[in-house]
Amino acid sequence: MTLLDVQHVKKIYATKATSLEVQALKDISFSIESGEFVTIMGESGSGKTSLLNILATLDKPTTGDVLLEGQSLMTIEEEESAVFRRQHLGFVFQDFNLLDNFNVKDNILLPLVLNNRSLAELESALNQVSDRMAIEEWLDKYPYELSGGQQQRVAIARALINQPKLLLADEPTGALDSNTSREILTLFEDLNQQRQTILMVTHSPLAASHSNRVIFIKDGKLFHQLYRGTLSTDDFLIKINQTLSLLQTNGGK
Ligand SMILES: Nc1ncnc2c1ncn2[C@@H]1O[C@H](COP(=O)(O)OP(=O)(O)OP(=O)(O)O)[C@@H](O)[C@H]1O
Repeated sequence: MTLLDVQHVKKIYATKATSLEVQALKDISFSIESGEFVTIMGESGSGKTSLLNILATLDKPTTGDVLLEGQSLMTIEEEESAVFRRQHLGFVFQDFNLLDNFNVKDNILLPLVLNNRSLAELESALNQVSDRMAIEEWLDKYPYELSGGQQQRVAIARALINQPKLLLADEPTGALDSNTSREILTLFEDLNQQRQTILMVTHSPLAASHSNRVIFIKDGKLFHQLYRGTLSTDDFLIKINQTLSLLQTNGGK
């Protein structure tokens, strides 16, 4: 089943200073099936953040449409978009974005509290997610008492507490050392095996090699897609690096 359908998305920014227009996205179309783990890669300035902001309902395309389970994101009014995000999307960021004045438990529960769920619902959701993420021991701690990898696990728990249709991860291993990155990526693979749909944006070929499909964008256009199929992460990494060198040498133009 198609979960996310990106249809002919264009994004044009008007720059005030020069009155020039920047075409950040030029007719991007792709779809994501339910249960996929997809990565978006591209050089700096290729349009990844512009695309992610649109998928996250933080911005709207100039033209084109994005459908989540058939519902057009373009029809969501600005006032409704925060509620929509909390109900349907989960977010994981490079810098974890945990609130330092809240303990781990309250950080994780925040999206549910904002959705006015009952105390019983909060407790049952917290038990489930902390068990799934193996973070029970840290529930009473504060983010600054945890390592980067531990904080990212908590941030992932927070992202999952509302059982989002789509987990959006923006450079989730960008602030972590290589061993901790591998742990977090293995966790993403496990979540995906439990049917969680994930869309990750990263510059890291190693991170991308843990997903099932990589979409490369260049100058605001879809450049190429790679499917992992039955390849090991090591073999997929080789193919990703080959495609990245092609992308950097202007190949395919
Ligand atoms: N608000 C804005 N106003 C004007 N131009 C913008 C705006 N946001 C992005 N751009 C331009 O759109 C293009 C795509 O930028 P975007 O941030 O989407 O790229 P990116 O692939 O995410 O880059 P990076 O990897 O460096 O974060 C760039 O040329 C950028 O300068």
